[in-house]
Amino acid sequence: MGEERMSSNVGFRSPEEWERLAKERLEQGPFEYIQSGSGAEETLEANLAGLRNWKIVPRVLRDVSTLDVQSTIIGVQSNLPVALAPVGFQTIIHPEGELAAARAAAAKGIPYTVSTVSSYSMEQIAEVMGKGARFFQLYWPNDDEIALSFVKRAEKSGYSAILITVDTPLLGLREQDKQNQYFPLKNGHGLGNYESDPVFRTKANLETKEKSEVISEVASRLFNPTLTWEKVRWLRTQTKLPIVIKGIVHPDDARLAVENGIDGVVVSNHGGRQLDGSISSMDALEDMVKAVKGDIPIIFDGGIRRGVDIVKALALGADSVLIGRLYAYALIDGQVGVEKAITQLKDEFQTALALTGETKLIDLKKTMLLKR
Ligand SMILES: Cc1cc2nc3c(=O)[nH]c(=O)nc-3n(C[C@H](O)[C@H](O)[C@H](O)COP(=O)(O)O)c2cc1C
Ligand SMILES: O=C(O)C(=O)c1ccccc1
Repeated sequence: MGEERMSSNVGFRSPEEWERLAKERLEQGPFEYIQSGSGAEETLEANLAGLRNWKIVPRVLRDVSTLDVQSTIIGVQSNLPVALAPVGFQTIIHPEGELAAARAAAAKGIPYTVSTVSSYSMEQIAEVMGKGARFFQLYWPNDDEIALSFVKRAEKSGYSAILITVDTPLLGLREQDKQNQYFPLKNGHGLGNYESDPVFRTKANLETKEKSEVISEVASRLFNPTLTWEKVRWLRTQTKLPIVIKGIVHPDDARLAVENGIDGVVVSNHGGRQLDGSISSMDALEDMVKAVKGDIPIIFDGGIRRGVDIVKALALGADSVLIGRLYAYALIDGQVGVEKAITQLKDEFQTALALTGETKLIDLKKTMLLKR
């Protein structure tokens, strides 16, 4: 680790520096779209504070010379207990968008999650990833045939799991975006999966439509406020892929996920972008762990910025984490930027693990944390 560490200091950028650079290089609309949360941004801030308020009580003299951070995330191998979260519209950050971020994930050996509103199609992204592990995130449209079409395409193009995002029956109110009058879909981003979908194309009569009409057709189908567990159970019968529910913080919902045959949960409040005033991810994690630990994998997201945050989330019982904004900002430098951010996070995580006095992920326990 020593030599690699010295050389990787060239061009070092902290998470705050990536954010600062993104702010400098992007227009206000796109930058604030990424950065902001909903409402008064209490939950956005709470995610960071929730992590900050847990402190590690490290142990010493335990031979931490050899570390093992290899992980399995929903059945796929990963070089870290980390996957890239679904982040829509990545061409607002860099012209290569999802292609660049997905290549970086594949090169670094961690899974990439393709958003329903990716600017490139899931097939295009799969192609650049080769054997790289990938998940598909489903925003269940208000049309089940389109939903099923997305899932079948994901099966065919080598995706290993479907993450259904359930905290978005409708979009949270983001004040910055309203002030900026900015919404990426309106500018033609995030159409990759819809424009290429045969079922949607037929239903929306796409051959005869202008871009602005295509955008309206997508916008009118994108979210589905009628969704219930019944539909999830139906999808369970339609695919052999593991199904993960993303965006729950209530232990009763975690139990329902298990009872409905779901293969994993993502404890998440959408990075503070949906219900402002909802519990921070880290505060939710404890009870979620009590509810389903050992039954199904628990993935955590919200506020992960440094390696030590991963140590805390795993110690509290998460099996792995997703990162969102951390890599989204680094995408201003394309594939190279995202690779750099992942390398840095790995270095930080290994350092934090060793300095905590541990060498293996399974040894991270709640007893090494104190809430302050
Ligand atoms: C710009 C942006 C776009 C996002 N798009 C999606 C999306 O398309 N689907 C989804 O399930 N979550 C989406 N999310 C939420 C992330 O998957 C993740 O839950 C969140 O970013 C985690 O918090 P963090 O940014 O603090 O790491 C988005 C988040 C951001 C910041
Ligand atoms: O910005 C988001 O968080 C997000 O997930 C989304 C997805 C589709 C349309 C608008 C926002």
